[in-house]
Amino acid sequence: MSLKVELSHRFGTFALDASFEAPQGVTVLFGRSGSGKTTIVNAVAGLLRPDTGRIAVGERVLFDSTRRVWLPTHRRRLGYIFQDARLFPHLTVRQNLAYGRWFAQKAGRSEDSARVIEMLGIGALLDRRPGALSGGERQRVAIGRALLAQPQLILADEPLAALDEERKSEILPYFERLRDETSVPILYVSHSPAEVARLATSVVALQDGRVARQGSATEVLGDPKVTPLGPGGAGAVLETTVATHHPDGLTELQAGGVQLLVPQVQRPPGAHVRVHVEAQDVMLAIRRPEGISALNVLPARILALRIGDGPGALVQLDVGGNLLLARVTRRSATVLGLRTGQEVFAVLKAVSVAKDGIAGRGILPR
Ligand SMILES: Nc1ncnc2c1ncn2[C@@H]1O[C@H](COP(=O)(O)OP(=O)(O)OP(=O)(O)O)[C@@H](O)[C@H]1O
Repeated sequence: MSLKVELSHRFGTFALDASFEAPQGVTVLFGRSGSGKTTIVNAVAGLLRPDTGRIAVGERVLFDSTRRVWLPTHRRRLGYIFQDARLFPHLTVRQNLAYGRWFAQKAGRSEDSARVIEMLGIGALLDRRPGALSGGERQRVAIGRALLAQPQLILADEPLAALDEERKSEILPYFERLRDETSVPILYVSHSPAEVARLATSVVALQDGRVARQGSATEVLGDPKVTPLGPGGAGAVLETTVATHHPDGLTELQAGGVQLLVPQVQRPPGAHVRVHVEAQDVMLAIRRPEGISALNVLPARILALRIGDGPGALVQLDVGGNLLLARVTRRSATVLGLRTGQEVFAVLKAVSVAKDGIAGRGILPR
C-alpha cells in the first residue's frame, strides 16, 4: 500500500505545491524550517484542508478537491506520533494503549496488543502512569497506541525532536522495527540527516513548498543541490557490506569499489550496513597525503562543486561508485583549484555506522 499526495495551498506569500508517493516503509519529509513539512502532514491528517489536490492511501481517497471528497480526521485510519507523546496523564500505560485499540475499526485482537507490547518492550510498564515513565518510554507507549489503532498510515511529526541523544538512540531501533515489520506507509518529518540516513526508505526533500528531490537516502543526501549549505547537516549515505573484522577492533566495510575502516561493527561478514558520512568530516587533498592519522584516504573524482554565498562550498564526489559530500571553505576550493572532473583524495575523519540492522544499537560514537 502506498500514500499518494498532490497538494496546492497558499498561506499569504507561502505557496505549497507538492506531489509525491510514499511507498511501504518510512518516507521522510526533509527540509529547512518553513519548507512546508508540517503543512503536508496536517493536510494528510485532515487538520488542514488544502486549496486543491488529492490524497489517497492505496485505493482509499482521503481528499479530492475535484470530487469534493474530504474525510474527517477520525475516519482516516491514521496513527499519529507527535514530538511530545501526548498520553493521557490520568490513565495507565495499559489504558492508554486500550484507547488506541478503541479507535480501531474492528476491535484489535489481544494477540495484536501482545505483539505490539513485545515489539516495543513496554510489558513491564503497563501499570504505570505516564508521569512515572522516562521520555523515551513515553514515546514508545505513544508508538504502541498509534499502532493499536490499526492504522492504514502512520504520521510521525519529528517524534524524536524532544529527546536527548541517548533517548533518541533508544527509540530509533523501534522505528526501524516499525519500518521493517509493518506494511503501512510511515510519513516521518525530520530535520536530522542522521535520522534520515538511518530510517528512510525514501526521502522527499522540500524547498520553499516544493519537492526539490525524491529518492533513496543515498541519492537525496548525496545531492549538493538539496543539502543545506549552512554549517553542519549535509552528509552522504553509503550502502556497504561487512568485509572482515581486524584483530585491533576495527571492521572493514566494502562500499562499492572501496574499503572503509570503522570502529567495530557487531555484524558478521556479508551483513549489510548503512553508513553516514557528514560532509564536514571529509577533507580533500589533491595528492595522496602521507603521515596522517585518518585511516580512510580514498581516491575520488569531483562530480560537482557548489559554492554558497557564505564562506563554504560543498563538493560532490564519486568514491568507488559511491556519492560522497565534502564541505570545504571557498578559500580552500580556490587555493586547491578544485574543478569538476578533477581526481582528488577524500580523507574521512569520521564515519558513523547509521544502520546495522540490530535493534537496540545506536549510531556508533566517533
Ligand atoms: N496557519 C497558518 N497561517 C499562515 N501561515 C502559515 C500557517 N501555517 C504555516 N504557515 C506558513 O507556511 C510555511 C510552511 O510552514 P510549515 O509549518 O509547513 O513548515 P515546516 O517545514 O513544517 O517548518 P518547521 O520545520 O519549522 O516545523 C511557513 O512560512 C509558515 O509560516
